[in-house]
Amino acid sequence: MSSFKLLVKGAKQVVLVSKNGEKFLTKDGMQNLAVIENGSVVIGHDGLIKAVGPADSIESQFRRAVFDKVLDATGMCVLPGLVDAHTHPVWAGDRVHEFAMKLAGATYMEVHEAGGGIHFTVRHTHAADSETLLQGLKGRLERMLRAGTTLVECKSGYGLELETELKMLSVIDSARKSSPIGISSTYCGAHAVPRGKTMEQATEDILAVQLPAIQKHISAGSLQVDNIDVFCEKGVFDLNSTRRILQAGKDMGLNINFHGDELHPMNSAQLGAELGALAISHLEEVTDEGIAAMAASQTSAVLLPTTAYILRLPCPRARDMLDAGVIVSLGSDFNPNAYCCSMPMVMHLACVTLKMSLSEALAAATINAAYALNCSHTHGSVEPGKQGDLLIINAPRWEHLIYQFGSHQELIRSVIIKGNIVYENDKVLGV
Ligand SMILES: N=CN[C@@H](CCC(=O)O)C(=O)O
Ligand SMILES: [Zn+2]
Repeated sequence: MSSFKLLVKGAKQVVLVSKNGEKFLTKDGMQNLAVIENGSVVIGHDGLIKAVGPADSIESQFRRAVFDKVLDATGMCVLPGLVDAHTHPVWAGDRVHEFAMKLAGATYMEVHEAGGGIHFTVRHTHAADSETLLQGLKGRLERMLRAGTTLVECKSGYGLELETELKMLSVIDSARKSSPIGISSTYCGAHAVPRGKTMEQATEDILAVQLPAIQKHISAGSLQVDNIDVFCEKGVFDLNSTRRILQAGKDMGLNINFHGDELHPMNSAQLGAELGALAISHLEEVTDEGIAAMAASQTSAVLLPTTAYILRLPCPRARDMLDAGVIVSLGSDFNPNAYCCSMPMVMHLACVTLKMSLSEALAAATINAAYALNCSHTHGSVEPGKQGDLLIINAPRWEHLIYQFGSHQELIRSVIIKGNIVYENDKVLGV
């Protein structure tokens, strides 16, 4: 008799997102998500989805099977686990005082240039030991999990020198091994120019010291790093330094996934397209040429509606990007500047402030965000062969997850990763 880990049966809706193995969706596909009314999902002992379909056909197909666990989802909806394509979750100290300064009119770069912002967090992260950073990270990952995130990108970037960058990357690795949530790890040593150094000196340090040391750890199997990031911005890293650092990371086998065109048009999008970047984040100031280049190179635009909202920036032009065929994805940008762990809230903001539709926002926070992390072959949709990461929400239509702003805690009944229930009815299990 065949046996399986989990059967989720009789859901009012199962939102597959995509059903033909698509690695990403662009505008038309994002507007027409695959949804099964009255559906069931089967997950195997290997944590992979074995079947998804109408409840009656799954029932007859698996009549003789045994399941370790059966969840009755009558009246509820099943969605893929959410994917958060951009976060900075490893740090000590908070910046609540800066929030007040910014509300009073200070800009992000004014705070940064006065030694606050990223520099404030660098000082506190440098002083913190690994255990403190790990406990902080695990608490934030748990919050993300409770809000439905099952795969998250985590950046370093509050070290800006080798020792602290390695400390952060090791903390991310420890969390990957000890938390159920999936993690894509990003080296972001070029997040700011350290105090007392020029951009040129910082670039040389990254190229000659930091990247070679990280490469050694990766080769020795003592560290897993997936992506390379640079903050390409006026007063931070210019286009030439960005190019050199990203190319060096790519040569090491890392995926290019960087901050570009946020506060000033930098031609970051064109550079990313030329280098074969998988993703570029922010893009509030991207040009039409940049949008066209990203569409042609299948570089995902990771939009971060919380940042534009908190910093009162112009919104990234999501509609223009979608119309041009760009692969639009979403991230929370969780960091001490933008303190939001909730992808349901990010999707809501994407709909209201970026003018995306509900289905576009869900595709951007699932299959496309997984693509931005090079994980869309395993994550981002409910399809046989993919990892069994699901959300079950207590609502008769999936759109409630976005519509009920700030209510995800009440709506999310279960979060499932690899077929294991890791959060249920207000309780985190096994984090
Ligand atoms: N813009 C650069 N980096 C982050 C902010 C990091 C920080 O302020 O600590 C961002 O994506 O918003
Ligand atoms: Zn960021």
